[in-house]
Amino acid sequence: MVAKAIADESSGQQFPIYKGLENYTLLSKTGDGAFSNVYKAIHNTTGEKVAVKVVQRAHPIDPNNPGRRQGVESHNILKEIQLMRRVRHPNIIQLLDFFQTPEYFFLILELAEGGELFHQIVRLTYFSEELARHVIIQTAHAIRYLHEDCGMVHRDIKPENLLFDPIDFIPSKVRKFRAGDDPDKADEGEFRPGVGGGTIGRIRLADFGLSKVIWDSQTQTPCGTMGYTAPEIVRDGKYSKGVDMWALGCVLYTILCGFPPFYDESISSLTNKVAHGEYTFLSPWWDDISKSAKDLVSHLLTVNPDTRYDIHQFLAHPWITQSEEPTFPASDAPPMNNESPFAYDVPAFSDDGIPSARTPGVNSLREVFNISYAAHRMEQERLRKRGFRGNQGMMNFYDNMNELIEEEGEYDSSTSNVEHALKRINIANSPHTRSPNLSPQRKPRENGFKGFQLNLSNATLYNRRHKPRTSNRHI
Ligand SMILES: Nc1ncnc2c1ncn2[C@@H]1O[C@H](COP(=O)(O)OP(=O)(O)OP(=O)(O)O)[C@@H](O)[C@H]1O
Repeated sequence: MVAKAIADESSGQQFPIYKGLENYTLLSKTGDGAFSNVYKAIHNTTGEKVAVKVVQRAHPIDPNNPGRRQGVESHNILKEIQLMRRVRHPNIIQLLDFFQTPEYFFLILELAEGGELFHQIVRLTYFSEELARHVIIQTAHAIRYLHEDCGMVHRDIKPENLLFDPIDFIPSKVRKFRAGDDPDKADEGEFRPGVGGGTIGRIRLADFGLSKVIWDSQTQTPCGTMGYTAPEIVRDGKYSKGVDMWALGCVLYTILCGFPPFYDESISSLTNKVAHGEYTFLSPWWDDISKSAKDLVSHLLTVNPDTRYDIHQFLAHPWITQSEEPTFPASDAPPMNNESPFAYDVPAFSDDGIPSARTPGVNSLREVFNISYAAHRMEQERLRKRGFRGNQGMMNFYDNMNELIEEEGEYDSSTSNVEHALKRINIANSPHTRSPNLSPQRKPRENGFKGFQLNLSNATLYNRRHKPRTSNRHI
């Protein structure tokens, strides 16, 4: 049976032979990072299908300079393992086993056969409100469990880390199109309540590499305290959880319309937009999305973490519960369907609806998420350490980067999360990002066309969202 499964499912690719992993046969590669590879694999005797994350251990890259190391330090991976061992929830990928050799760490994980939600956004361009609700409620349940039952914050919630179990596709009986839709937009199919749609069934949150414990679930006390709760510690926990809520808002925004809430070609401008919460419900793409969905998004993308919705407020919102109650926008919500001065620089369209030019810097959706999330985390952590002072004195990403990395090291000696985040997004080396010194903040639409393209292996979200109601429309 196992041999047949291997024969049926093997991708035919050649994989490295990892010493220590003899009990498993690798079937296909599902993901990779700088120092890790994730494979779909099968246990050779039980036939259980799993995901195997192979992480390269840190080692000196130059014998004459033992300080220069490459790979993942054991304290970092052990922290991730320790956190993953605490969690058990239907919407979170579970760690099944962990072992190590002198060269590698091996994480045996529950397999989410559908892969990343990210690819489904690219495939479908955006999700219907029903499907978006299905996805976001399950994500919220995972967050509620982490925040309330485990005293943990995930800190890296994004479409890349939302995996899913696939379901059968049932073609739509009647296709529904929105304003701005491409006529050949892929069919999401019939939505089945309680099951899913668009081939997306159960959502599974993955990747605890940036997660942190903020509350001791055993003693029910804030982490690091002995049974008393200082106000700043309570506030710290609230701010940390707020980072996940803000990220939830970014995911909800993105799956509803097909592009992320914050974008700019220049990282410093993007960082500023994130810090000031400068986003819009762009017309025509948001025109057909319900007011209550927009209101809910606005309560998550609220700059002040004290007024941002927490997970309970989120789950009780009428858009989530599908009640008829009226909803209200957050006090700092952007106007509905606008062409605000903060709007993206998105392509200008020629008469035939085809973008008239291409941006020189091609940015991927992954990068946009990673940069804006890292910027937000850094901002929140700065505020958390210094006390929230309202929407003022927002950080300059570059000026404060070193300071933040040092500060982060102070309070979390096991790992520098900000540094980790920056390494992940690889700002300095990215061919897609411009140096802030070379790219002063642009005003919208100066120098004519300043469009951009979100690219993933030739799939571009904006290309598929390029039919505004009126041609030549500048958004
Ligand atoms: N349990 C799983 N089932 C299926 N695919 C998985 C699973 N875990 C991870 N993957 C795939 O591998 C990718 C990388 O996994 P993960 O985020 O845990 O690794 P990472 O090295 O921390 O990556 P990154 O540096 O991007 O955060 C995921 O985005 C997903 O595509």
